[in-house]
Amino acid sequence: MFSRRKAPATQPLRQRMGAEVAARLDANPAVTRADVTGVQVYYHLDFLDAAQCDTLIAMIDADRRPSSLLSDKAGADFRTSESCDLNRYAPDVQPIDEAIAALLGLPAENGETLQGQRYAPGQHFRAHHDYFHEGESYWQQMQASGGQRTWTTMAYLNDVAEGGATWFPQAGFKIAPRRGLLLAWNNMNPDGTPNELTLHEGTDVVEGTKYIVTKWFRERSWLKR
Ligand SMILES: O=C(O)CCC(=O)C(=O)O
Ligand SMILES: [Fe+2]
Repeated sequence: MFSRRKAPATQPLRQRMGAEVAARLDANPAVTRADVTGVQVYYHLDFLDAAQCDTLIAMIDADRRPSSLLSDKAGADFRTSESCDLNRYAPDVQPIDEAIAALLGLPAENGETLQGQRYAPGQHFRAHHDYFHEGESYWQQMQASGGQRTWTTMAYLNDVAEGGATWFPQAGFKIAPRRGLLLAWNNMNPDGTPNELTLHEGTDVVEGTKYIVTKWFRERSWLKR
């Protein structure tokens, strides 16, 4: 006997987050939609000012440790950068944290801890999806902490002399680090299923040091109540 194929689960929450955030960004004159087919990608050229960038860079330098990975399938060369968690209640972080959430119109509590990342020459984050692969062992735990990752926001804190671009090989999009620029993309398709075209890579820094902050938004609250 053939078993009936399970119908794909509809994801009304994720669908709404895709449509509502896109509408909000489309309506913001400071935000531009990137010319990318198949992925919702936006950028804000000067989201962070120089003082905010410098403060975050100093915080990353003070607290950096080797970056970690959720999946145990990748090797040691997959993500070679350094990272740090930026406390959302720290006086220098909270306004930035809240401004990112307000830009997208998402509850700040859906945002994971803002993560600082530093790449020295030769360091990179190989091609990956930010969304959780729902077949992997970590998914149960992620379900309990707000569910799937929907939107990613990433801000570049400095210009990099050479290398360090963020590259979406399947969507055919590449963007070079630029101080203060915030990039935002939806990791989901319009129907709320994970969008494979969001595969992206932090390419090797060749000269200089690259500093960024990343915030991933969950479909529900990430903060424990
Ligand atoms: O460094 C980059 O350009 C990409 C970083 C990234 O993909 C991430 O933080 O999830
Ligand atoms: Fe990523």
